[in-house]
Amino acid sequence: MRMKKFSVTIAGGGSTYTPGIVKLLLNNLDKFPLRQLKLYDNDKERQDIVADACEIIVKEMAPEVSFTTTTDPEEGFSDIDFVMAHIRVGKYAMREKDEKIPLKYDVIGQETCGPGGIAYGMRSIPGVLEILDYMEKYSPEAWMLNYSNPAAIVAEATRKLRPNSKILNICDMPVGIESRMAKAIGLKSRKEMDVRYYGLNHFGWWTDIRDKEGNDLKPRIIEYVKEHGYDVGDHHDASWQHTFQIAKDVQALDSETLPNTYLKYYMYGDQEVAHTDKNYTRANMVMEGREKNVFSECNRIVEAGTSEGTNLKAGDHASYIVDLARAIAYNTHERMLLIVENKGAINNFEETAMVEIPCLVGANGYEPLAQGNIPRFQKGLMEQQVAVEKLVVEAYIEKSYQKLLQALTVSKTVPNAEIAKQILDELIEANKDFWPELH
Ligand SMILES: NC(=O)c1ccc[n+]([C@@H]2O[C@H](COP(=O)([O-])OP(=O)(O)OC[C@H]3O[C@@H](n4cnc5c(N)ncnc54)[C@H](O)[C@@H]3O)[C@@H](O)[C@H]2O)c1
Ligand SMILES: O=P(O)(O)OC[C@H]1O[C@H](O[C@H]2[C@H](O)[C@@H](O)[C@@H](O)O[C@@H]2CO)[C@H](O)[C@@H](O)[C@@H]1O
Ligand SMILES: [Mn+2]
Repeated sequence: MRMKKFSVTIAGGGSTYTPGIVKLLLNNLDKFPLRQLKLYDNDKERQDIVADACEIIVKEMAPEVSFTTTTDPEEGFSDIDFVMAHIRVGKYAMREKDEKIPLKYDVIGQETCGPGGIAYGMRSIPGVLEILDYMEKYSPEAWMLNYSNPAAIVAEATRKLRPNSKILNICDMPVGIESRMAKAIGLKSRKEMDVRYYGLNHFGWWTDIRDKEGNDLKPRIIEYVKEHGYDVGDHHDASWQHTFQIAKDVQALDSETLPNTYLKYYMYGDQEVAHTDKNYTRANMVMEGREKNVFSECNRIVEAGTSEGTNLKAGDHASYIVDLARAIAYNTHERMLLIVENKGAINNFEETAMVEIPCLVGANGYEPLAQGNIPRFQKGLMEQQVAVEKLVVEAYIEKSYQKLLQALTVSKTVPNAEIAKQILDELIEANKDFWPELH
């Protein structure tokens, strides 16, 4: 029987991740056949650079796949089966402000955590809702696989404002860390492991890791992490190297679990601030690194007229989103971490929290796996953090200054309400072109 060929739109076509995802999709046509691939962005100039290179890549790797690029919503979202969404509202210029404003007050400056993540969330909510509404208007049967950050706040906003939408919110940090865990103990792939994990996005823990015969791998991985963190000797850039190494300090807080790397910002915020150059943050590194490299490589491909010898490659980001699309397309019931409404999966935690837990994924969406009760340590931390996420979404919906001040004040990353207010007032000014006017 001939396999159905799918139509995919990448929303945020000008993303630095787009070429990698396009290459991975074209390298997996046997597993996930495509008839059409579209790029959609609201910035034509930016997207065209990526699209012109991707057009050459598609022509050379799979000329039978129709490739188009557009900034027109009707063209971008019609006749599609999946939207792979990775938009960055405000782009890196705003990420830089998200990171540098809190640092002025000796508070962590981070893309998705703390005040930076709150500011980013207030920008991302309307952007993601906009593309989700386009998808539902022009391709009502399609699924949105959303990577756009901050995934925790975007997920809470889509739960509250689009409860019936076909959107799955995902993150590739656990995937990236699991690849490191596997390498640390000599496995070929993270897919040789079955994991139990729970938390909020960028705020979670592994509780059980087994091989396919059911043997417990967690003790060996913990032993490695106690020594090396998640550093497995690869040459990731320095800031990520530090992140992977410091995981050993985060793991030391709970001998029974293995932490998501993002927990360092909540457990060791002051040390992170001390370790950060307030004038040169991660946003600067990525603008001078990934963004510059991807765009110059796209330009090089266009000038050369061929993608032969390109260094553009897919990351965990890409492989995970293709696995997810396949699970839906072929009803595989693959076990994957998703950010979903708790509804009792974590028995002693808020029902409506958007939790990151293993789910079985198939044609009709996901089925969360029960996690039972979580310990006091994690429960206490997660209660505080989920309050931040919910207060941000309420602040957005109600246009409430007070709720957003409460979100910052509740955050474990902000020392007191006075500093919360000072940071908030600066973020309001910096985001005046993006946030709703608060009162
Ligand atoms: N979920 C995860 O674990 C994960 C992993 C990696 C990256 N990401 C996220 O993926 C996104 C893309 O990352 P990047 O570094 O490539 O960003 P980028 O800035 O390079 O690209 C983002 C693109 O989105 C476009 N965009 C912004 N607002 C838009 C809107 N309203 N409609 C359509 N397009 C819009 C921009 O014009 C830009 O071309 C970010 O949100 C990033 O945080 C998430
Ligand atoms: O600072 P950045 O922009 O390089 O990365 C921020 C993102 O970091 C995580 O994604 C990682 C992923 O976990 C890792 O395996 C590899 O693929 O690199 C990705 C991006 O560098 C995190 O999950 C994302 O939410 C962040 O946006
Ligand atoms: Mn993530």
